Amino acid sequence: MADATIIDGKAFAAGLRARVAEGVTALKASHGVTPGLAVVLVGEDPASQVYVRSKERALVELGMNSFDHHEPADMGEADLLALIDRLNADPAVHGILVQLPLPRHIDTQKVLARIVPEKDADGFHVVNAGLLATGSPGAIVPCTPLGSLLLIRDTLGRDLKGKRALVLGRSNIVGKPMAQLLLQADCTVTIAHSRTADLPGECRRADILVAAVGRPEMVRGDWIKPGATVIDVGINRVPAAEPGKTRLVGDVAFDEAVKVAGAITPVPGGVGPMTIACLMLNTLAAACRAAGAPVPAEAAL
Ligand SMILES: Nc1nc2c(c(=O)[nH]1)N[C@@H](CN(C=O)c1ccc(C(=O)N[C@@H](CCC(=O)O)C(=O)O)cc1)CN2
Repeated sequence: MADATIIDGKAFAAGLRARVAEGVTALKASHGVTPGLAVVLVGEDPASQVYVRSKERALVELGMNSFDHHEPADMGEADLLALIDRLNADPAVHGILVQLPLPRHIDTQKVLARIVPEKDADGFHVVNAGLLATGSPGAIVPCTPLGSLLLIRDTLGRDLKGKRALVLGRSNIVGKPMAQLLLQADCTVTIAHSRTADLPGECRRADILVAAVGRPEMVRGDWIKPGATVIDVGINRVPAAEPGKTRLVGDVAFDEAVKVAGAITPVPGGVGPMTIACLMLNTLAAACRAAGAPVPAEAAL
């Protein structure tokens, strides 16, 4: 059997960003509105700093406003909530992004709940989770699952009816919304996790396998149904062969899986780039809703 098609998330994300840039130009022309995202980073976590810089750069490249709030690691929870209140009230801010993880002394759920749902660019607020779960219009969908769905549709087409989908991982920000999206697309969805009996057997039944557990190369080649579409959400840094160096791997053992799957996302260069592209899309969509302009179809689902 031929090796799987490699799903090029980097190329798809570049195309999506170009479409967002066009949408930004159109919104400026039609309504005189420049979409703006407030990017809130608390502390100096090195990976978070890299992601936040990439988000701020993307906003500017796509013609949007980036309102940067880089706060010290010892910022108090009350001060962070007060900042969110100010951003909620600022009409130039259409979206608010609080980079995760937050320092341990801050209650993440409390902070995410303080963002008004219509500015929740990450789609983490319980109101947006509820809108998604009930299939209601206007839900802001979390960026990584949204990006994964766009890649699945690009690979298999929009009609996913009747496909067996397995989501490995049950986090609020990836696993659960991913399962909701696939369910809405008429897939038969299983959510598996660390306590699932016969995990390899469950995976082997899936036409679409989304791995989001954060365990390096946990999904082996013989867990995959021949021809399945494999979406690897994991981004795990592990020691490289060269002493002192590291490399990125996903939750799927790529070299084994590529021989069995029909299509597979690599790590890096698969789902990761879609996360930031979808944040740009969600920001544009939030600005469109605020202005009473049509929302881009890719965000409206
Ligand atoms: N508020 C949020 N916090 C976090 C999110 C999120 O969606 N919202 N997701 C992750 C981090 N993240 C964005 O914030 C993110 C992770 C990875 C990538 C990416 O493009 N990865 C590359 C590899 C990058 C590398 O070399 O390290 C890839 O997979 O190709 C983008 C964004 C946690 N926090």
